[in-house]
Amino acid sequence: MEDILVWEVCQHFESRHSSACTQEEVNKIFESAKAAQKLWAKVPLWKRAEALHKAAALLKEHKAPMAECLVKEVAKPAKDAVSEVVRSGDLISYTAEEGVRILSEGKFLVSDSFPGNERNKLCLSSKIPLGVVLAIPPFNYPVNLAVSKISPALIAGNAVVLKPPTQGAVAGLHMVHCFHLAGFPKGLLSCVTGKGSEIGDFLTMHPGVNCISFTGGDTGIAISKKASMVPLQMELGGKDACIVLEDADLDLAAANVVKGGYSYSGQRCTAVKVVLAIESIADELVSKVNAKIAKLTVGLPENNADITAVVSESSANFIEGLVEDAKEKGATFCQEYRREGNLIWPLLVDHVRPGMRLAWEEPFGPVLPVIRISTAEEGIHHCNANNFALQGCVFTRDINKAILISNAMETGTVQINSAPARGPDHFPFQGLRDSGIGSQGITNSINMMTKVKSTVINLPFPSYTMG
Ligand SMILES: NC(=O)C1=CN([C@@H]2O[C@H](COP(=O)(O)OP(=O)(O)OC[C@H]3O[C@@H](n4cnc5c(N)ncnc54)[C@H](OP(=O)(O)O)[C@@H]3O)[C@@H](O)[C@H]2O)C=CC1
Ligand SMILES: O=C(O)[C@H](O)COP(=O)(O)O
Repeated sequence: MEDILVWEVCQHFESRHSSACTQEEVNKIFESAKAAQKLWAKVPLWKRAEALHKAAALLKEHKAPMAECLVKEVAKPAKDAVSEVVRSGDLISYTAEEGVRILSEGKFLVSDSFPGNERNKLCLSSKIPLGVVLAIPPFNYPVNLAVSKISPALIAGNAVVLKPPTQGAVAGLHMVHCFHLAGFPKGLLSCVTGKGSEIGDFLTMHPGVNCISFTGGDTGIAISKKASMVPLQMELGGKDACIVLEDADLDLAAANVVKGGYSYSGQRCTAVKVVLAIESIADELVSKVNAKIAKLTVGLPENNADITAVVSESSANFIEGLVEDAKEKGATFCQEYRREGNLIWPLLVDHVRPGMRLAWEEPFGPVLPVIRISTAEEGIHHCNANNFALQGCVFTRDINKAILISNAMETGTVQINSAPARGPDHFPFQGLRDSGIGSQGITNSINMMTKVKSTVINLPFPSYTMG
């Protein structure tokens, strides 16, 4: 099987002169997708689900080569790379089940519930596919954030054109091949490789696109301005705040700050990206967090190090810029700043103040600022003043206070007593303001990748046969 996967990837690249698809190739891909979608929409729902279950099983069965690519392409620690593939298989299976449930139901409406009408109109409404969905995932979850777009699109009867991230493209091609092996026709699910900066506009503005599902950075904002009138699902950056109150379980908070802030070296949109700690407990919290940071291993993804190299030199340079700015403006470094190439050692930066870039910007690396606050309101205000509004979290033993804070935090999700996270994958997942448009999560994605179609039966007489 590993050989078969490698063969598909080689085929993809050997059939063209460069690893990037040309505009002519993209045109052909959209033509094939359109034709394949018309046939796929007629395939019974249970058969679509059956094919998805097969793809899920194949993905899990062959997790090793895909995980190996994730390790090599995006420096994901080996065990997390395997988890990403297994989680993706689970996501596909759940989508198949959920799709059968929600797409097999429509609505039946009678006209005499609206004033002035007799019951002579019967409205049947159901969810139908959009057509061709353009799926663009980011480098940090090249498999999982691809299948979270591909599987809801397919169960709903759409075709998919996937533009994988350049770093992560080989893992993405392996994953797509599992769908082909499961019986999904090639034209129904295709892959366009090439740099987003070169082929991106051509793709997102292509007349063959009927929906765009994008996860990534500010590029998503630019896409939303250029795209034509098609549904958009955008999951963009975050600056997830962790508010720690005086009555919090500080061991629990510290464990979540470290897990939330430094997993995959902070390269998660849902990473804890700023700690807002009440002054009276801040010293104790910082010291507990530092004790845990000291235990993080730094090194190679193959060796399962906790902290691995960030994705690119430009990313490492950007992170360094934030660190230097904080240093110049008087923040306290809890560890010595250390960088070798793209490998940055985990760093907690205390006494960060609003004038520092680190207070507002997203490092997407293993550097975490702590801002000391006097009241919960100050923390909420800081959180709401940021253009990013993905998730946030609050640590307190007082559930009533936690709910009030959740109400006041203007983010897509607030976690009480745990770090932000997208999963479980059937939970709604959404960002407000510059963090996104629409909502993800399996059910929401299936619904988002459909449109409502109604047929109204007009009778010459009122009918009460249906209740
Ligand atoms: N909210 C969320 O769920 C997530 C948000 N993010 C955010 O993404 C950022 C880092 O991820 P990163 O992958 O670098 O994000 P980017 O926005 O740079 O890239 C995301 C995807 O878009 C593609 N792309 C780049 N330019 C264009 C374009 N003009 N048109 C169409 N597609 C394009 C990329 O391809 P290529 O690789 O070829 O450039 C990649 O596949 C961070 O800001 C992070 O917060 C990341 C993960 C999840
Ligand atoms: O892309 C991301 O960073 C994610 O959507 C976050 O997912 P996670 O919370 O499961 O890491």
